[in-house]
Amino acid sequence: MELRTLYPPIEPYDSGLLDVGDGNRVYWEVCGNPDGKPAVMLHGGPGGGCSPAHRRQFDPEAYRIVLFDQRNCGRSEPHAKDPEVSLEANTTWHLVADMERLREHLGIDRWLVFGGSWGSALALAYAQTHPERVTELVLRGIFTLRPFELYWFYQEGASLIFPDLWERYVEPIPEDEREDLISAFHERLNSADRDVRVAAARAWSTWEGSTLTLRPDEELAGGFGEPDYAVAFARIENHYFVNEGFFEEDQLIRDVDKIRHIPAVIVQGRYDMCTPVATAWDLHRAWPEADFHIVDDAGHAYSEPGILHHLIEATDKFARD
Ligand SMILES: CNCC(=O)c1nnc(C(C)(C)C)o1
Repeated sequence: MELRTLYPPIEPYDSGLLDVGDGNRVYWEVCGNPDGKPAVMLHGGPGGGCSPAHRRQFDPEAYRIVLFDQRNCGRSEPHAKDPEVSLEANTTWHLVADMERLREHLGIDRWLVFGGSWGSALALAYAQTHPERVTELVLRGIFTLRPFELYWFYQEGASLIFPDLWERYVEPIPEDEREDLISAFHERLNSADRDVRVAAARAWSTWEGSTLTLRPDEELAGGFGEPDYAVAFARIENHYFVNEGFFEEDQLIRDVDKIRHIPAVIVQGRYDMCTPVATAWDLHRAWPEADFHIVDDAGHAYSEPGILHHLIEATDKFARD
């Protein structure tokens, strides 16, 4: 079977900075067909920002493709690379409200919501809050920020698969502070000492960047070491994780009944070490109506061939609906 791949490179035909309050301005862009089916793409992290390849997961002749950099990352302002930038007004529920502001700003009534990893959590939170605004859901690398999910990736679990990479991750943290690594990193990621901040951020971000794919991808991992990106990415992720995503216990699985009527596709890598398949399985068991694909030769990243194939098949399918 020939696997589907990204659509050709494309540039936005419109973009801007939307004032969303709290001193925040969110960068957005629109690509494809101005009269096409609206779709919004939610990046991961949180704090990962959008890339040009994210635009290419949709048929540009069929879709009006909306992307935005969530608060304090990417091209949004102010940027979390600056330690004096507060993240107090950066929560799941601020981002859900930002999506509604952006939807109204663009004159969109309803849209397909597409999200991977953290983006899948934000997609679920948005859809469960505004189900009437969602035409379909395409979700990849399911992440719901439950305590055991965070423990697996940041305290113990993935460490058993990558003991070598784990040693580099924990290196900035003294051994007597390693019983709660998320908290220990929180202190250093927000240190007034830039060297401390950058060292912790590069260790945190490179840990994730090095474990996203089934087979090592040095180029992908390397990008996570750039200081400004690493500090913003790590600060925002850690901020969400010390707050368990600003969710109630098991909230996104608990409230699936609010969205089971929405057409959906769930795509998950069998060897996803970042957001293990157990969460996608919990979502599938709670939501049997959603199409569910486990890709047996894939890790976490959307760019894994089998994962990308199912994502493009899903957006193509919904373009015709
Ligand atoms: C724990 N973070 C999971 C997540 O949302 C994620 N996985 N990969 C990414 C990027 C590729 C955006 C870094 O984000």
